[in-house]
Amino acid sequence: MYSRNHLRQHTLVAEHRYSANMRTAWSSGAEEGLISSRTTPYFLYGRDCLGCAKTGSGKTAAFVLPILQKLSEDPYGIFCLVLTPTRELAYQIAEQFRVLGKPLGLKDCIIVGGMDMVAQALELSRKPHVVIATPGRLADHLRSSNTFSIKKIRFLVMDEADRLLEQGCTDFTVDLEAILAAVPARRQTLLFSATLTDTLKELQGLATNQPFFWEAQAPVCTVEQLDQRYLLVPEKVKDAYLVHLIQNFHDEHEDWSIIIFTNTCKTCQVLCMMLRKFNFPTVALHSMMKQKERFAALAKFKSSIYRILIATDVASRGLDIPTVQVVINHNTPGLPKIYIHRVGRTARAGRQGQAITLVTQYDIHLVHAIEDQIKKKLEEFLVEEAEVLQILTQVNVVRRKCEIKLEAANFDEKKEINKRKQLILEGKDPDLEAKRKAELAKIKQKNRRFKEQVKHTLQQQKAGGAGRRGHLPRARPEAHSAPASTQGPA
Ligand SMILES: Nc1ncnc2c1ncn2[C@@H]1O[C@H](COP(=O)(O)OP(=O)(O)OP(=O)(O)O)[C@@H](O)[C@H]1O
Repeated sequence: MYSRNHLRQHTLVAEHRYSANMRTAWSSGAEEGLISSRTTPYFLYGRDCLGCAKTGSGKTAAFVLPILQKLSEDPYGIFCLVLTPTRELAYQIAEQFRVLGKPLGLKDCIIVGGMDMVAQALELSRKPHVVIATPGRLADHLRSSNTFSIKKIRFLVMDEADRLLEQGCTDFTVDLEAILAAVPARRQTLLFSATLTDTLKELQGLATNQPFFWEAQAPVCTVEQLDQRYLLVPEKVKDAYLVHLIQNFHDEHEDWSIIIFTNTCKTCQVLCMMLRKFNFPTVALHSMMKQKERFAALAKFKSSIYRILIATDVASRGLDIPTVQVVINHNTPGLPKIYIHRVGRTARAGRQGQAITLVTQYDIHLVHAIEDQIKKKLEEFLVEEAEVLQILTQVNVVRRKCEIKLEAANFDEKKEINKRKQLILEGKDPDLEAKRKAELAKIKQKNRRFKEQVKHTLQQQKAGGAGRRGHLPRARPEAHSAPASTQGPA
């Protein structure tokens, strides 16, 4: 058995080795430094930390290692709760805890939707040291079970914290409220993401214990090793370009792995079927698949049985698959931060990578928004148009056939049925949930309208004021207010 001192030493040595490796990986000298080396001293000192660093820069280790350090000093269960927006990411984080925490005899428990609730409840009652969870399922357990408690946790980690707070298609607000009501006020909170800045104000409300905020300072928000391109394509012939791109990678590279992002589950499924018809080893990952299928798809892609993963944004955050050399955006992301996370699935930990975004005539403004945010111009990716023309008809015919096949399989209907089934499995009434959702949407719409009205009135007032002074109002650059103290440990 390890003594506590031995364990403490082990985690410190692991951290040192890990950081040394990462620095070597970035021989170009990551001017922004390694996030773990910035936040860890404050964290060990007892302060809340908000860390914002580029994708693939080792944010997971920045919370796993110091937590293991603290756990070795005073081990008990449940010691730490990690929240994350997707199920796949929860498993990935748990894996890191397992690998690094093995000498400590670390017990972890993964609580995510789509898996057996009873088995999870049993695991929770065994007081694991670390619980890694998606908010929905953990909140369900809190509501339905009294066999475990998170009242005594010392650490709350929110990975991809901005996504957890966002009111996107999956809204975590209600579940987060339930979870935050169940954790102690006296705790240390750690919030990490590659895109924290937009939600900083909300996040600060969660981290009130002398929060230390660290943001990697770099002229460009994406990593240097990432070659970022756009390819202008007419909407109707997009898929022929996609097939052409993949064929080229296939011909030119021995060992290749690509992730393709799509905007809907249906497109994801149709394209997967289509690429398979062209004999590309493709596997799909989207929220309409059963959880076991999702895990199986990811495992097969990770082990290179399949070379192409075609996914919705369920795979856009956090997934760490070192073999991915190329990311293709089949649609231009509507939000720059989605772009940042998607393309961040390649060029990780100092490796090279390429991202190609298919841009149609309707998406030019989205590319400009992306370029503004990442502070870099995308370069054009050139293709042999004549070669694309040659496969155009064939690709369109195959795609249409796949669509018909999918429609015959009632994909849309299944989507509804699956949703209802899932809700029933979670002990919820699907009709009540639908009503709740509709009400929530109404409230959101009302809030939006109210905000717009306020904005409009303010603009009118401003314009009036400026008119009186006889000149146009000048746009004032927003002061970058330091969100929290950056003072070091005393
Ligand atoms: N010090 C280190 N030395 C070598 N490799 C490291 C080091 N720290 C992290 N890594 C590796 O770097 C990769 C990326 O790390 P991680 O997944 O934590 O990135 P991230 O910053 O969380 O990215 P994202 O924003 O996409 O979630 C992982 O494979 C991880 O094992």
